[in-house]
Amino acid sequence: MEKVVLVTGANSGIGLALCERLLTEDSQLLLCLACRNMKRAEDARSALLTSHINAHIDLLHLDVGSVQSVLAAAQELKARYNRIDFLYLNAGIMPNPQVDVKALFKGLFSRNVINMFATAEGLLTQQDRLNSDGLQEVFATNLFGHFLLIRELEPLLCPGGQTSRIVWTSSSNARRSAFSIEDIQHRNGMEPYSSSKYASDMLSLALNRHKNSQGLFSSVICPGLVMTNLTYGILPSFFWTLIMPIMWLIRIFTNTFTLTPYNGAEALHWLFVQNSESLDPRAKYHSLTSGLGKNYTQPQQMDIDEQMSEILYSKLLELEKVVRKKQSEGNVDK
Ligand SMILES: NC(=O)C1=CN([C@@H]2O[C@H](COP(=O)(O)OP(=O)(O)OC[C@H]3O[C@@H](n4cnc5c(N)ncnc54)[C@H](OP(=O)(O)O)[C@@H]3O)[C@@H](O)[C@H]2O)C=CC1
Ligand SMILES: CC(C)=CCC[C@@H](C)[C@H]1CC[C@H]2C3=C(CC[C@]12C)[C@@]1(C)CCC(=O)C[C@@H]1CC3
Repeated sequence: MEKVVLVTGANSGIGLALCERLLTEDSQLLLCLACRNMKRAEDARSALLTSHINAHIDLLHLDVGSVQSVLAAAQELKARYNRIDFLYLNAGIMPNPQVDVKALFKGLFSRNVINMFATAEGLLTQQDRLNSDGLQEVFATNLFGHFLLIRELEPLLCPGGQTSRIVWTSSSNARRSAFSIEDIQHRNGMEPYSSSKYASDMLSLALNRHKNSQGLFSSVICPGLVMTNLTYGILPSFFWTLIMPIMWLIRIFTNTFTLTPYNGAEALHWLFVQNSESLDPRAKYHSLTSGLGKNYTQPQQMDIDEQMSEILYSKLLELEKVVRKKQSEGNVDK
């Protein structure tokens, strides 16, 4: 039986590279590209079809940052498919990033330099805003929209005793100190990206606790530092051109500079070929590239508090009730 695979944010970067790699791995795949921009989705589909002429590639309009769009997309998916084997939750944003140049130069001459380049700890802040649902945009896009999608798709995930898999594209920038359980949307802070990624790590753990018995398994990956639209948005383009040779040089000393979307998608691809029984719910699977350019995947234990992940799960269920109520009231008003 062909596998049904859905990838969010599939039209560029790591998501698109993953699609390419999955089609190379399994030509019988039924691949659904879930994107917010249908023109970009069409372009991605055409690009994939040039190297995989007979591939079965569907498109789906999905803006994960909009409650209404997630609900509509889930309805469409339930009409199209009777199960989903792999749900890759990859779409993500980092709006208005700011690099702390002083911290960068200080870090360059400290013993923390490798960790700084691997995680961007202490280097990056972002400016977030409210979206039209009244939610913080980074939280809504990177976490909550995906949570709502999982909730809506429950009937398609592991129906009839089969197993299904969820894979989150998290980050090495996910940090416990950036997250507050009192402020899960990160309304008061300058690290919404780091907070949302830490929250996705915790949510994955909670999902495993609640859903493994029903055959649903969740994992998180870190793609390393990859040059994509997201990273190009962090610094002016002339700066990237200037430091690119340095980036390739750093890659010799740290395996986390995967740099290309193909390399960054390593752990996403690796998980596709693993059995669900072999997965560790507390591990983050890292895409790594050696100095000689060899790709491999390595699990690392996540710094997660079980109790806090459980509270986050309850808070997300509460918020789901609130947004659903708002949505149905909105529909009645119309
Ligand atoms: N690049 C890196 O170094 C790292 C990236 N990551 C994560 O990898 C994931 C992929 O990012 P990357 O490939 O780097 O960057 P890209 O910007 O190339 O890809 C992000 C994808 O997400 C889509 N997207 C953004 N917002 C929405 C939305 N509201 N609804 C639907 N799709 C949306 C984008 O669509 P559109 O084209 O329309 O904007 C795009 O397809 C992200 O989750 C990111 O946080 C994690 C660690 C490191
Ligand atoms: C001198 C020189 C090479 C400067 C570049 C420094 C920074 C721009 C990068 C150092 C660590 C990078 C990093 C990311 C973005 C670019 C850096 C801050 C990410 C935050 C991108 C998105 C992620 O999810 C994790 C990355 C961690 C490392």
